[in-house]
Amino acid sequence: MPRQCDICQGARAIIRRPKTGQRVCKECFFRAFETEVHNTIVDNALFRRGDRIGIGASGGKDSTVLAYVMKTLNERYDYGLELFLLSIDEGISGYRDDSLETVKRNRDQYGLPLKIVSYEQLYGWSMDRIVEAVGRKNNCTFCGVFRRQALDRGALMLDLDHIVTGHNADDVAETILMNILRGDIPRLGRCTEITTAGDGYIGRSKPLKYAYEKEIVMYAYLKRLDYFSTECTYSPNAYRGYARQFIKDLEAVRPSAIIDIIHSGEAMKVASGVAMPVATTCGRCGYISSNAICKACALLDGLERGIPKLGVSRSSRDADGAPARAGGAGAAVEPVHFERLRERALALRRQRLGGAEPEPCDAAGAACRCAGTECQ
Ligand SMILES: Nc1ncnc2c1ncn2[C@@H]1O[C@H](COP(=O)(O)OP(=O)(O)OP(=O)(O)O)[C@@H](O)[C@H]1O
Repeated sequence: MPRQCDICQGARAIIRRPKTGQRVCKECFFRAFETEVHNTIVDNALFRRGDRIGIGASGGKDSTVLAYVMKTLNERYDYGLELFLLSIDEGISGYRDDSLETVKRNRDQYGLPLKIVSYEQLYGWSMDRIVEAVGRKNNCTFCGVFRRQALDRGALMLDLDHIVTGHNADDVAETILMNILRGDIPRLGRCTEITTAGDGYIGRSKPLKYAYEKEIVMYAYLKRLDYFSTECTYSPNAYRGYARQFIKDLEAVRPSAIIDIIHSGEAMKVASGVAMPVATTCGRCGYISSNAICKACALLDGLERGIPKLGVSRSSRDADGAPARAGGAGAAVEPVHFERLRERALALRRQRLGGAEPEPCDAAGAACRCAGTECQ
């Protein structure tokens, strides 16, 4: 006899939820999944009415589901948000060009404005050319560093208040494990946060932080969402691959392992006395950095001097061990005036405080939670 849905007790259960083990019908699954994301948003006060929110849209399952659910919840609960799709074109032919076509279709399907910003336009280098120069081994370092900054630059162009990304529970659990395995305490402290000030001054959050990847795939499939499912042509990130497989193996024996790792990560406190990076401003492009020169400029410096490994191994020093020069050769990145973002963040905080000056924040550097508006 067909089993009834554990939630509504009426319709036939068609799936077993990977996260809870409940057997549910399609409609109850949709509602439960969406309500959990809504609760994450509300419990963590991720947005304010009137905020302009950029959805980091890669065309993959996570960001497609995020865009769809954000639009659905914004309408259902009247959040009053202005939503935008923000895509970074890394310049990976046969991969990103195809996934961007998916994002363009999502733009039309969901009726959301789309902004595409390319590495070529921002840095003068596409990933295809970077891979020609550096080979396949370290290319993910370039891509990750450039993307983080590119999202902030896109946010500046769209005058956004906040960026959301499709990082899911599996991604967060993986990152916690990787930071433990690497002994990277500052990152371990930050990676469990649902909202960070980003590497620039714009807030970033992960509304799908507690959503299991398997459920995201189920949701996308059952809703027949249009998404792109090919792996990046250049993705040999072996270390993350091992962590991912380990999490999948754990999940197979104990489905709650993913959420348990996240809760453990959230409960850990960085001991006082651990040296944390102190935020300053890149002497070349103005981006927030913990060195005299930000990682993106250091990587570009290496690329343009024909010694790409330079930027990978040392963020602010050149081959002789001397600091990279702020106005150095081939400074292709234009100053981006990130102070505009900082001023905007400060104005928003003043507005929230009814015009009062914000109190100084005593958690400078990586632990800063005020977007650099109080601690600098
Ligand atoms: N090229 C891009 N443009 C805009 N946002 C991006 C881009 N690449 C990644 N992101 C954002 O970062 C999140 C995590 O990216 P990651 O590369 O880990 O992809 P993923 O886990 O496969 O996610 P997705 O399924 O959305 O591609 C994405 O969900 C998306 O919000």
